[in-house]
Amino acid sequence: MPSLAISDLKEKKEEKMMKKKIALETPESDKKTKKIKEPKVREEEDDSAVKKSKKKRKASELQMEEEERSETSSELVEPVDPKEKKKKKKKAKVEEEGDGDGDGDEGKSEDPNAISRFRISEALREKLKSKGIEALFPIQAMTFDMILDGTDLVGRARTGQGKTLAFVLPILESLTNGPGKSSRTSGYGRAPSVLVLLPTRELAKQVFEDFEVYGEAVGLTSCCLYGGAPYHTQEMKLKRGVDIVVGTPGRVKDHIERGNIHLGSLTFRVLDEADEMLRMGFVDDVELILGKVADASKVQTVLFSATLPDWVKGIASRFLKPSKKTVDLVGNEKMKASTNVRHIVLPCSKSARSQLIPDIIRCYSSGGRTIIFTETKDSASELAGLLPGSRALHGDIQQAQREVTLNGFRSGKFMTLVATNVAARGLDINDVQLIIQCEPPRDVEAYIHRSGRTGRAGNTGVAVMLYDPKRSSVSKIERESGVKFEHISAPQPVDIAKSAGVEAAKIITQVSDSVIPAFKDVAQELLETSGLSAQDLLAKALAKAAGYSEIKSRSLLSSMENHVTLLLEAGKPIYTLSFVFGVLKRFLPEEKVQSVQGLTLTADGMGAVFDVAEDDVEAFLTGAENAANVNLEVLKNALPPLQQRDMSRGRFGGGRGGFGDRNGGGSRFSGGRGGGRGGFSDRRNGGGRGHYNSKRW
Ligand SMILES: Nc1ncnc2c1ncn2[C@@H]1O[C@H](COP(=O)(O)OP(=O)(O)OP(=O)(O)O)[C@@H](O)[C@H]1O
Repeated sequence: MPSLAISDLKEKKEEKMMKKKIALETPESDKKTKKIKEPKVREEEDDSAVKKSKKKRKASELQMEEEERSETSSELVEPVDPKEKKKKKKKAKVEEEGDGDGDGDEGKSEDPNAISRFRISEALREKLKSKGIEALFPIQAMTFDMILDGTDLVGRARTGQGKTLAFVLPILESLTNGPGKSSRTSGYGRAPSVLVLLPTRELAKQVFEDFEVYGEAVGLTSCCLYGGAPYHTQEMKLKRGVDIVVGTPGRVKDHIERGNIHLGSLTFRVLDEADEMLRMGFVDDVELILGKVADASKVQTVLFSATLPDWVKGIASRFLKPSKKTVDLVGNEKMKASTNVRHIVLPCSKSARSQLIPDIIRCYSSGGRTIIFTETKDSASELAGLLPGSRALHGDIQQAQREVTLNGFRSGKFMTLVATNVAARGLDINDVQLIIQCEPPRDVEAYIHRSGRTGRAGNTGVAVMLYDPKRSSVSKIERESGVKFEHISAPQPVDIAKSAGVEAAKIITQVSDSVIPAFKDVAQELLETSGLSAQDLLAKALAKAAGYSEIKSRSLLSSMENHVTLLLEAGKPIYTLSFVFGVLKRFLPEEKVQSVQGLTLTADGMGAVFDVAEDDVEAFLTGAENAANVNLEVLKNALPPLQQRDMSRGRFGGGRGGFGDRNGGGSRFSGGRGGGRGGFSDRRNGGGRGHYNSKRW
């Protein structure tokens, strides 16, 4: 039973291990530099040493790259006021002994990332503590001083590692106690000091809420500008004056053009999920907005994401200063996706999805929330219609409804959200235990972000990706994300029914004895007339209580109900699917051969698996008995390892003989979808990335 594999015990163990891991991800040397703030000039001088020691560190550790030293970078190094320097040293000493706030933690701040060790003001600390945050996560700890001290920065950490607070905290601190304070305007109608751009409305709202909560603690106001919501309220807020504007590029641009917002006194620009903004076709808007600052050299720009495709580096070099730094907690590490997530793949044909998904949820959601990702808006709506208790979220749904849906999901009114990529990025929803991807996404970034909606902030989660062995492949995603997928077969209805029976038994024992007199006579009559034993009768009653009237079998290969998976061996290596069809034709009529579904070769090249209708199994097995050198068997428990069709290479990964279709033709997939994917970088750099497709979101 798959659910056994994700027992509570394991989860707790993993959680503990993760906490350790997070602590370990901060290298000792960096922990020290975070504890006591070194004078800035020193920090600059030390960069070469940082570079040298970096080589020795594992790839997961800090990669701080001082990129292309230039005059601008040396200008950035502010002269250090000796008095300031003394104050800081003194402060660091006090902090080592305790934070001195009299709350009893003096001498106890052992965590090198404890918030007391950073230049975070009392009001913010209190707010963080009220949210249960006592220490910074590694990405926050590593970037805090850099951002606070005015450095342009590219930050990358895996999903759910706290990138939002990594920029929210130092920006708020800079504006209230740091270098940003002097240039901040105040009073009615003030122009914003901070502009944060994000790709989706939901994400903009979420980041805005963080700015609002923490900004309020230090007396800074924010507003959120996103499409689909009335202009008027947004205009009013802008008119009154705000310190921080968070928004999506389209709506921010509209406000600029309407003269509602002036970016002349901007101190900070933040591009969150920049690659997605550009992929969605916002490049012109983003450029126009970023170009509105009066003097780009006076604005600090930071860019954060869990994925930084090569071409984003081009964006960074255009919008960030040459002296920018990069903090990359993923770097060249093979594993790019969340390490807190169990990554599973499961073969399933499109038609079997709606039957299979409820069982996957039963087995893997641990009673928490589930997000299901589809490739298109239509399939999101369709699937949500088929799954009881679920709602759809995609770009065709009115903004007001999108908000109602997301709020309902967040508050637990319903536990399953069926979404397009509109929900793939950044969304931070409590207790999402399970992600189901209905098919492999087109690019690895989407896989990383979607699966990253679970396993956040040190928690664990499960990501199940369905794939149709005939149409899609998981090997490209596996190769590029560094994930080693766990291959499983569909949870078998009988296993699911067994666990449902245990639940039903518990419920029955809780039923009051007061019901017995009313039902006793009928029970007695049933026992006497049904011809079944008391145990069998009770089993049926339990089944009914658990919602079962019958249990259908399900194939291992495509997860289709009332289908069975067969394994065929021919006593010699099998190179092509057409060979298998040839063998089947030797002992079966044409229409039976044509009814075979999902034919796939085994990884060892010695067999082939396929699905047939339960009613046809007998005909197949009997036919095979009379055929020379053919062994045919029903697979009951698990699939053997299968050859993957590699989309990026346009043929089966096994690579011997390609994919001959059942009509004897050559590979109908050859050339596949592995070629260039037009999009932003096509236009810019001639590269090939996926471009925003209005049907898909
Ligand atoms: N220092 C911290 N201690 C405890 N929880 C934290 C800390 N920092 C952030 N969190 C929580 O961790 C969760 C994930 O944070 P966040 O959404 O910023 O992740 P992310 O790295 O931006 O993820 P993604 O790449 O998916 O956007 C949030 O619920 C946030 O409140």
